[in-house]
Amino acid sequence: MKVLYTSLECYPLAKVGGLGDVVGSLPKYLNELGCNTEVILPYYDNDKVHQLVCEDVFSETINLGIHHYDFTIKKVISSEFGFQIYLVYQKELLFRPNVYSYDDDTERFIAFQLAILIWLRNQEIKPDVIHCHDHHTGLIPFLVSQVPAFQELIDIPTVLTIHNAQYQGWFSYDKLDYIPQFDLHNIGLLDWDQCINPLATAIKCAWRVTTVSPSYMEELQSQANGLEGLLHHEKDKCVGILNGIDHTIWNTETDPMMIKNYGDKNIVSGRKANKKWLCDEFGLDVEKPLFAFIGRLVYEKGADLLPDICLETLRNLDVNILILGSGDHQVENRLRSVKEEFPDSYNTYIGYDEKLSHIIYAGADFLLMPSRVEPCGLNQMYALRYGLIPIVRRIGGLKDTIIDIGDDGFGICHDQVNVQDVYNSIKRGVEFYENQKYYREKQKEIVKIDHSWNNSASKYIELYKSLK
Ligand SMILES: Nc1ncnc2c1ncn2[C@@H]1O[C@H](COP(=O)(O)OP(=O)(O)O[C@H]2O[C@H](CO)[C@@H](O)[C@H](O)[C@H]2O)[C@@H](O)[C@H]1O
Repeated sequence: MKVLYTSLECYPLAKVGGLGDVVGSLPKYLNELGCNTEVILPYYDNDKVHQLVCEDVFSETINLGIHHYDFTIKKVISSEFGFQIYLVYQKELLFRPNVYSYDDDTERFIAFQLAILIWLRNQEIKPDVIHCHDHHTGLIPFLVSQVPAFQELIDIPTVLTIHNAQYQGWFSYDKLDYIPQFDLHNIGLLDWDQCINPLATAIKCAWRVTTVSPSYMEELQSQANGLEGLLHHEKDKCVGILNGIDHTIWNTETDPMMIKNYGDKNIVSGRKANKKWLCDEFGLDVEKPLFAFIGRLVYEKGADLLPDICLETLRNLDVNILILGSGDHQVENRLRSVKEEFPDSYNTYIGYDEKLSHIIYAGADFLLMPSRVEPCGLNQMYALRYGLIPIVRRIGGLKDTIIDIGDDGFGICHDQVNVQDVYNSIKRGVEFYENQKYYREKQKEIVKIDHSWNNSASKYIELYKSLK
């Protein structure tokens, strides 16, 4: 069986968040189980992509209304990723340093999708399944099923995975002419609330829809940024499959990004060395428990509350806090300003730094995840694997993966997202940490929990097989 993943992100070539991690790892595990999975993403203007050796395998032109854009499909010549990667090189729209947040994202995403389908239409051996990730490739299920120009592809089953239903890719009908000709009687498939909504379109047109945890699938029925009714209507083709993590990359014994590697036997000294580096680098006190946050500084992650959570905590408890993230500029500035009041126990790195994130997982004592919405969350799984205790809000995938220490589990959970509840959880964390024997026992327990893709990859294969 041959499956093609269409995605804007794929670690290590392009990663903004968890989507990159999933698309960069699940295909590896699927291939090991005999499901030939390939990934196609844009050819970005970044160092990782520039270093690749590629072969041009196809060239054509995309029409977006009155505009014409030449593109080339490049096949990556390398086996280091564990799966075959193809890249769409399109100079004007896709060859950019960043993945998102350009004014012409709509044009970019449509061009990417059209290029993929034009290429597939011309391929002799077609995939058995096209698996689309998030709204950026959400028009593919519509294009394949409704556009006569792609009728050679009409029998290929399409799957959509919703990594985050907050973002839907809405655009106005002014841009309808970017979509190749189709029967206008079916225009309703593109529509949601008088806009073209690629996520809604994919939910309507894909053969199957998955989300990245079972709890998130349930939550979407009542909270899906306007798509609740649609998801409820389509619930029979929807399923929640918990994400996994890549145990080959997230491996404390071999991770090249850490300061000191460690295994079961030297976990305490190994983690101490990573913590010491963090504390030296960020001017913190290595003797105090270190609470960290890693992630996009957006409302869904509860990032707007972080400055007040930090202030409340640092005014009352003897701890360190370290924040790694970027996003909302107002939140970034407020987080920077916390340092003025607490220069010796608080610091922040505003930006994206993959290596630093690995050292934080390897050296901090607790990881904060006060998410308002968390479709799955990978950070808590990385935390468990590396031996730091997650403090999470019970929502989505966090609810599916973390059990509170009070219920004989290994994490700290709270039900609401507000400063007081998160502060109370941090306080519980401090008490937990003070009992070093118990803390170390739990640490040894959590690093053994297996959240690798081994558990979920076979569920995807079952799903693909059911589409035949
Ligand atoms: N500033 C920074 N520097 C370095 N690394 C950083 C970073 N900010 C984030 N990261 C890394 O990016 C990843 C974020 O993963 P999440 O699952 O939390 O994210 P996200 O919300 O992007 O993904 C969405 O998709 C994923 C995958 O399906 C779901 O798990 C999730 O719930 C959903 O919101 C982690 O690997 C984290 O370490």
